[in-house]
Amino acid sequence: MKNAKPIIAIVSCYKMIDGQPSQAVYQKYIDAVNFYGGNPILLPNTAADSSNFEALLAMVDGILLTGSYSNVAPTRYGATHREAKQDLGRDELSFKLLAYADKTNTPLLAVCRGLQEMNVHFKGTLHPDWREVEGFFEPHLEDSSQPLEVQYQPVHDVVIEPAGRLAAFGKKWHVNSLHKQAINKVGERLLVEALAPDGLVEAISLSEHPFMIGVQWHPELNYEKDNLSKFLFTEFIHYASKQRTE
Ligand SMILES: N[C@@H](CCC(=O)NCCCC(=O)O)C(=O)O
Repeated sequence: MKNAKPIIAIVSCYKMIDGQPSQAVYQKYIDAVNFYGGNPILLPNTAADSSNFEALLAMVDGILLTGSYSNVAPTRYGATHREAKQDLGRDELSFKLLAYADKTNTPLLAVCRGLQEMNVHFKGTLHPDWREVEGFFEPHLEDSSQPLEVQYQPVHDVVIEPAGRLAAFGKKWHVNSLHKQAINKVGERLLVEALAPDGLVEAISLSEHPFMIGVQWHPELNYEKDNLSKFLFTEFIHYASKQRTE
């Protein structure tokens, strides 16, 4: 019998684990997809090279681009600074998945680095370090010396744009924040969905798409309790389920 649970492809990241090159996804992303009724599968970066990429993605009902401590290659948005934390394989797969999701209307949720990839894919640019931008003052970057539960605590508000999709949730929320890069020029066809009080773009969506939303914060934390996390994952899995049955 066809499994009614939508299959959600989660992009992996290159990591050295036990001294060996690996592909990895943090458990919290897998758990959040499971909790809201999705069927998570992990996509290694090599899926981008696969000659049957489209055949592989034909089995997928939704795509999740996770956060990552690595950064999008500067050359992808015309920047020239040296990037020490690259994951070129992740870039390649994420950009291919974004193009596929746009072409096929496949639901896609982009988190943190995922939002940055989404913005660059649609010809936007990034600030390599928001701390060097005059006017940004909210605590957007975590204190990595703190325990993880402190790093992922909500630290600033996001003000939701009334004309966007997130407006169905409400006007404002308090979110965590763990990022050094930030949206500079917003990509083509993208709608700003939420801003931090200092004007930093915190969420975007692709207009004329059933569900393609990127958020700079981490909804996969507290996915069971946080109301905005519930809203995002419920909507994401709802549209992925529709994709599966249509
Ligand atoms: N590297 C980018 C994006 C930061 C990011 O995704 N942080 C979270 C990584 C771990 C996780 O997925 O929770 C930047 O610094 O802006």
